[in-house]
Amino acid sequence: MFMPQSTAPVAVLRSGPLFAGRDFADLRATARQPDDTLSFIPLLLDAAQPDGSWRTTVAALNTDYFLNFYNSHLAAEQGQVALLRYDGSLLISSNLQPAATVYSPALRIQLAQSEAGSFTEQLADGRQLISAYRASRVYPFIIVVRLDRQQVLANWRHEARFAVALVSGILLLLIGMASVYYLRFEKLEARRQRDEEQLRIAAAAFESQEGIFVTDANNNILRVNRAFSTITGYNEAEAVGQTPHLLSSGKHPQAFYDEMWRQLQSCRFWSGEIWNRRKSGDIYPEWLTITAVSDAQDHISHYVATLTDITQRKRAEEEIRNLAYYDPLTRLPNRRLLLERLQQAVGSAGRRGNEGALLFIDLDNFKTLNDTLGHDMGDLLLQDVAQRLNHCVREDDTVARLGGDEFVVLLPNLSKNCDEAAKLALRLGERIRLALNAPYDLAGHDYHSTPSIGIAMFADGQHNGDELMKRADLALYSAKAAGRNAVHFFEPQMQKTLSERASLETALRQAVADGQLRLMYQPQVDQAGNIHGAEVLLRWLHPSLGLLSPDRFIALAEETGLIIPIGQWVLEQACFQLQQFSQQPAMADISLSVNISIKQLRHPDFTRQVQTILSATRAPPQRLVLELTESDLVDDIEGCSHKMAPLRQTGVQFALDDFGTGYSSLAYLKKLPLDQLKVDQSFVRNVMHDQHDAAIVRTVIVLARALNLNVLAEGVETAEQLAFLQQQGCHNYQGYLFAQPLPLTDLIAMKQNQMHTLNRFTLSA
Ligand SMILES: Nc1nc2c(ncn2[C@@H]2O[C@@H]3COP(=O)(O)O[C@H]4[C@@H](O)[C@H](n5cnc6c(=O)[nH]c(N)nc65)O[C@@H]4COP(=O)(O)O[C@H]3[C@H]2O)c(=O)[nH]1
Repeated sequence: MFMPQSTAPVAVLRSGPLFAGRDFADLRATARQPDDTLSFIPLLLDAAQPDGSWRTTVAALNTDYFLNFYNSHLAAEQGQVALLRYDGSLLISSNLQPAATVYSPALRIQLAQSEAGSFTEQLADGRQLISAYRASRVYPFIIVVRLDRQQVLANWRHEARFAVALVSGILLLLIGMASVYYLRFEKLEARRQRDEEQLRIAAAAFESQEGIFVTDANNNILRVNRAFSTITGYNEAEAVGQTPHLLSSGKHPQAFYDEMWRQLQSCRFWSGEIWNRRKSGDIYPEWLTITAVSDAQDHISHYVATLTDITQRKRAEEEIRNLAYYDPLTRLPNRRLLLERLQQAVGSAGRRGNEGALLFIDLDNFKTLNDTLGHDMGDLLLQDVAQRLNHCVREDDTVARLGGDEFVVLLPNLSKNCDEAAKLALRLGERIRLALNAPYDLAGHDYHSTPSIGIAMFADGQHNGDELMKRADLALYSAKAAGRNAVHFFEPQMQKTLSERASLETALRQAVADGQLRLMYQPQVDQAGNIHGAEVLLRWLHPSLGLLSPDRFIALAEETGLIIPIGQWVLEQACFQLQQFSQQPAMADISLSVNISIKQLRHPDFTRQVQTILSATRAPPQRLVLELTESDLVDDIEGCSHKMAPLRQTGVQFALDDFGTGYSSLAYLKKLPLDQLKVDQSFVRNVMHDQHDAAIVRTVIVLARALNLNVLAEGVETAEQLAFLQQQGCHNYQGYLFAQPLPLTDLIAMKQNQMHTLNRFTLSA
């Protein structure tokens, strides 16, 4: 056995190289095979004895002790445990084929620095070895553990992968569970929010503007909302426990409620208008909707009723109805309601054989009242008339206002006997006439008015409402034509007149289009007998009736509005003629007087139309005289004056026709830009026999002169009339004494003849 030699006794433990031998305890050592021999590490310890001598103790350290220990903890492929001596020689190794030299240069360097440590080495084959060492302080050994990093970590990696997989799995499971819980939570939350919202909506709906009450199946009120209390006046405490009978108005018969319940049971729903009673006792209309609520077994468990107070709506409907069917000024039924009632009356009269009557009432001279005292007074009169009419009739009669001053009274049931019915109608017509003749007090103004009344009877149901209205209107016309303040019945002759007028109207429209209108010219002379002008007079050359005078169609043209195109045509012709005259020396000083209808004058564009015609024809404006009728002007002096003024500024002259027949007031004469007064032929006609007419003529002439107006007398037929007029100082004359209305060529011939022969009309001084 080799042991390191000690030169002096030292108390140091020494070891020798490994040797093989038998186990001291092994009695059968001799029987062991060489391979079975044990390895020992010899150990020597020199120890000083009390007597000063040295004693060396020898020990053998069985390497199996180490190897067994390490092999049990470390698999051969994982690494190696080795025991080195300080000189680096290998004592024992757990691995017989170590991967590399144990006492590697790296270990040597490490040992020099520290007695214990660890480091990593890279082998030539690329493997990495992790080495840990410790130099024992007790034994003269260095223990080195070398591990193949790959091998050592193999298990760890395997376990780590397993652990990662496991953890991942668990994590995934947890995430999955969390997701499921999250989704469930979300769903529950959404449902909770939805439920909350529905509860809020239900609460809001319950506390809506509509009154709501809920009853059980036995009709006991369980709940009411605030609006219910507001509408009915009952608070929750007063209503709960009661039945809806609490609200009953008593206005509906039992059959109404029976039907409601029948429908509720069969359809589980009822809605309709109902009259209820508030706590205050007021009865009011409401719209009620009742819905039956069923339980799981489809039995009615509750009733939910909503009620809306429709008082306001009813009022609005009433208002709309009033506006649609009633005249706002007089509160009388209007045309629409009258026609509905008339239709019913005509139908029922036909069925029952009862005779009824329709009375058309028109106030005479109402327009004058409006124009003189103003529309407010006119309105007061209409309201008063409406009241008087209502007092004259029975309850089932209708008094209506058609508009303006036109009233209608419908008497649906007079008598089965037509004579008796006519008598009753006439009696009522007279009563109305007298009632409306009584004086009026219009806001302090005393006023007197008269009506004209036309009556149409109906019995057989053969005439519809429109026809009856036309008949009554015709009778009214007749009453007016007969001098007003009268009651006239419709007669078939009026119908005939009506038909004639209708066909004349059609023909007149055609006449304008077909050029059947003609103009005649009636000369006007001055004091010296010279023709200085002519009045343009219209004729209609009717294809079958021949030449018609204006009396036959002017009124109709005015009523139908045809006077506008006709008047325009006359003006154009006259202006064209004036332009022609201005080119002929003999005719150049002739003026033409054109009759202007009130409808033309009232046309908003009248002034511009005349100006347009003047400039289009290039007629000299100062030769154009526009004749206006006195009675027409009176209605709107201001308006007429405004339209006349611009024309007068351009030279157009204005004559007042038929003067003396109307108001002949100095006041309005002053306001109008007039040039000439025409004394109406009705006065001239009787001037020699009628002192009254003579006085009028005299006054008119004086008035005209005072106002510095030219005065022309028309209808002069005799020399006596002429002499009288001359005496009074009349300036100009027109009449059969000089000439009838003439065709244009005759007028021109007459004028030229007068020029050449100096054959003036001989006027006695
Ligand atoms: N008995 C008699 N009659 C005489 C005498 N001198 C003239 N007359 C007639 O008296 C009417 C005078 O015309 P007016 O007063 O303007 O009355 C005119 C006028 O108001 C209207 N009229 C005529 N032409 C037109 C027109 O173009 N437009 C308009 N709006 N009205 C017209 O028709 C009315 C009647 O016209 P006419 O039938 O042509 O009747 C004319 C004329 O023929 C006479 O000495 N004795």
